[in-house]
Amino acid sequence: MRKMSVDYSLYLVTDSAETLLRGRDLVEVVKAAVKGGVTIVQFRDKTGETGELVRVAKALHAVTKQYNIPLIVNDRIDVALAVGAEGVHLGQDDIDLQIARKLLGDNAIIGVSVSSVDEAVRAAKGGANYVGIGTLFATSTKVDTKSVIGTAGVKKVLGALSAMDEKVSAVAIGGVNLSNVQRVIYQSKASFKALDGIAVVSAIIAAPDPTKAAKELKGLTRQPPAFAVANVQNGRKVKGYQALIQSVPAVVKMLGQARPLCHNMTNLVVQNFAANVSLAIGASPIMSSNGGEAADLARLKGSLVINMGTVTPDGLEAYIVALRAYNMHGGPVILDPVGAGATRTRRDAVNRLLSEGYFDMIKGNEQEIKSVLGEENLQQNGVDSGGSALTDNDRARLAKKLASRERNVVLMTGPTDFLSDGERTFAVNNGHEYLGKITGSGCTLGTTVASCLAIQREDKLLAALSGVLLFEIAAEHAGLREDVKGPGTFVPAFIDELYHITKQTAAGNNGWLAASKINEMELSLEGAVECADKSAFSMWVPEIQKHFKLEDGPYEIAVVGIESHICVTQTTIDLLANGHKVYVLADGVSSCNPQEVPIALDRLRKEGAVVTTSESFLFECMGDAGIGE
Ligand SMILES: Nc1ncnc2c1ncn2[C@@H]1O[C@H](COP(=O)(O)OP(=O)(O)OP(=O)(O)O)[C@@H](O)[C@H]1O
Ligand SMILES: Cc1ncsc1CCO
Repeated sequence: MRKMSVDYSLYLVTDSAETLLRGRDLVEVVKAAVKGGVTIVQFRDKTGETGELVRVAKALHAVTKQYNIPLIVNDRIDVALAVGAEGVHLGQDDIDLQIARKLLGDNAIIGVSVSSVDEAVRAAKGGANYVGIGTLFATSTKVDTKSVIGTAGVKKVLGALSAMDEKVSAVAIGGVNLSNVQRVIYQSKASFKALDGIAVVSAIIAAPDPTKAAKELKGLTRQPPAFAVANVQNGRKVKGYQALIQSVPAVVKMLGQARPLCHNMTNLVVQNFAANVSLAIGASPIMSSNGGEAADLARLKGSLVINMGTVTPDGLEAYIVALRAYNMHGGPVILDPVGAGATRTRRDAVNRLLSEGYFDMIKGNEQEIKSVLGEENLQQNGVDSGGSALTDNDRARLAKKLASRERNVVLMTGPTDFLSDGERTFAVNNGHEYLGKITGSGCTLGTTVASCLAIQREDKLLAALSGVLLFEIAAEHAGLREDVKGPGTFVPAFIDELYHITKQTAAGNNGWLAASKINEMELSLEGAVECADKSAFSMWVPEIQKHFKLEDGPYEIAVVGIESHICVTQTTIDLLANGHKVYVLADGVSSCNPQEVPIALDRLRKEGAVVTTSESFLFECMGDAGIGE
């Protein structure tokens, strides 16, 4: 086989099903698709006779050779060899990778289907050139839900691959089409590795015009989705809440000036309350659960709240229509997964919504956020927040975990609220206990932050923080009023105070913000505070392992200590073997016998650790002289 450089960006997988081809010739369809920009073709036919497979593969190869792109044959090494194809693609149950390599040689492109971190790591170690990660979404042809891993699953696999020495390319497969391709690329991205391409079947093979479909898909893979507005200020996210809080008055002021539309697809309980809260803060509410008018509303530059409080089957379909319309226009969408942990119907609805579109923000109480994270054995008793057995750090970590998984902002409510965009995580300690004694406080907080998101799209965490402070400090003001005797009298007073604060801010009086109680959560340092006694030389003991679960990482870990050739060496090797990236700080390790140090460092370098100095490491972490730290 001749060696070929590979562009994986638009990977076409063929399907000879008559329902997709509708009388057209597969080779002609592929030719049209390649003309439109397909960069690699996999011939996949599970049923054909060998002679027929060879005939079609030969014809397909003539097409791909003309465009100088590779032809990969699914599963059938004999067919690949017979036509001189550039490679093969193997499923988990197909022939062993090592045997395929032996038969096809070093130049062959060998790909493997994977649906988990373990499978991907095995494929990479086994010498695969690329992995096909999936199934992304359940489709009518693929309903085996066990292997449906969504963008979150793809991201996990990419994260694990990024920590490996073996260089392996990655494409994602399963239900990718024009409406979701940009989101798939955006949400799948792990910290250090993005997809090299997307694999498409029916979106091209079944398209009436495969050239046009391929061209459009290719165009979309090259531009970020409309909702991915630059999430930065002056080239970098504003770090630290002291800096962030200074921008809050401008957001609140802008609410009254811009009067953003806030489209609520919300539950039957809070319609009126949410509309009044929205008006009080200067936004313009519309309560509409009719999917048919969502496309028109999405053009009006507002935001959308999808609140599943009283979800119905028809309602769910309407949410999806609206979600897609807002995603297309880049209008911010917030998901309020009310009661997500209470019933199977609601858990399914959340999963469906997450697979159908992008949410700029997810807001829920602790049980709801846990349920969205897929925590098993969770039974929520209703829609309201219950107590929590977790520490603040654990709760902040939940918000951060979901935000980094979805690449959005998460607001987790309760007596203390936690906000995270996956990088910055804050706890807000404002509010009033009466908010926990009235219905719809979480729902109307959702409407408030959605209104802020409509006018502050660049830094979504700032929008969330602005909404939370406005809402909760207004509640504190209301709670202090003499005319407020309990939850009943609290509600109208609360609406009044939202109105007053918004008016004061418009007039330049920001004194109310002095009441804000915010803590920045330094979660990344958490692993360092565990003190574990050990007799093992390696520090990779259960007390430490629990902080570095591969599914939450992989982590970048700096190792320092004594002795370099014993504990440091064994710890580093264990961390590497468990998929993490390790920095060994040469000026932070020592041995009683100094001659040991260079030998140990040399070995660790060869094992795959980055051996560097503390100064180099710290400056690399910060990356920019503009950072205060
Ligand atoms: N005890 C409390 N003290 C201060 N603030 C509170 C308290 N309980 C709730 N809140 C505030 O109320 C708002 C809603 O949070 P909560 O977790 O009660 O929502 P929820 O249970 O989803 O509400 P609902 O389902 O009724 O809409 C948040 O801003 C939160 O900070
Ligand atoms: C009480 C209630 N039931 C469904 S939605 C809702 C409003 C608070 O979430």
